[in-house]
Amino acid sequence: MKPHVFRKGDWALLVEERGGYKTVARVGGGRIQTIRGFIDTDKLVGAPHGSEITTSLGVKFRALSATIFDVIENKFELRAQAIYPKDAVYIIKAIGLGPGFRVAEAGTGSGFLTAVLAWYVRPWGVVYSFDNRIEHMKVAVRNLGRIDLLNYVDLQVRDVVRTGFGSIRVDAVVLDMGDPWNALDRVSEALKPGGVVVIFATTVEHMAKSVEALRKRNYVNISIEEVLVRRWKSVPGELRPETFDVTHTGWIISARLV
Ligand SMILES: C[S@@+](CC[C@H](N)C(=O)[O-])C[C@H]1O[C@@H](n2cnc3c(N)ncnc32)[C@H](O)[C@@H]1O
Repeated sequence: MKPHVFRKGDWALLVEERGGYKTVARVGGGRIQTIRGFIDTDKLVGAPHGSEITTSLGVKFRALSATIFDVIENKFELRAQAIYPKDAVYIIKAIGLGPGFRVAEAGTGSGFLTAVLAWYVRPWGVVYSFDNRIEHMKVAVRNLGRIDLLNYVDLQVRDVVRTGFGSIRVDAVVLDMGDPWNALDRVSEALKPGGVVVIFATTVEHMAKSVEALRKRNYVNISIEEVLVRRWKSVPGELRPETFDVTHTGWIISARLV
């Protein structure tokens, strides 16, 4: 079980008691500025989770232990288009991912999906993550370091279409890259028999090309799914869907190698 008090370096989710404002901050990182005044995060070191903390303008906040998704959504640097949490968690379901799994992905991008995969394969598993652009990989290294997940990932700068995934044998491969259909022969070399491939496609054209490429190879149980999430306001008297929301992200195509 996690300790119930904040230690220096922990991430805290700071939620305004009355009002909808929230932010994420490192505990023990000194004063941070919010739209409600300054918060001294040093005061949280040793404080129980759920403690009240007051800003320089007298606004009360509750300090909660931040989840991995709070940190990813609020504190990760974004370089390439990232996978949204709703899709990331559905990819976990499509693989049936859990502790001890060995999984590969291309491309790494800013490491948003890498972080979620690494979180779920801990403490014994590993995520082999490949990107052909060093500048993206550098951002991913910084992001994964922010949440102490570097021990569960093996990051490699590599073009998976040209040079494949190396000599790994994995339970699953996730492709979130421009031309996933061109990487499928390489995926087949890296996957264990019965392993899962997941392709994230953002346009109908890419989705169709990916499914066609799977059908031409030894893949069965092909499924195409889309995750639609509608956020609602939680304000009493205003319980209704949010006016503005993300409408389209992409399709999650999954299949098993035989
Ligand atoms: C949309 S981003 C991936 C975002 C990532 N899934 C995330 O959640 O942050 C696509 C990435 O694929 C990489 N990429 C494209 N073609 C590649 C290839 N042939 N081999 C390896 N990486 C590739 C790009 O450099 C880019 O960083």
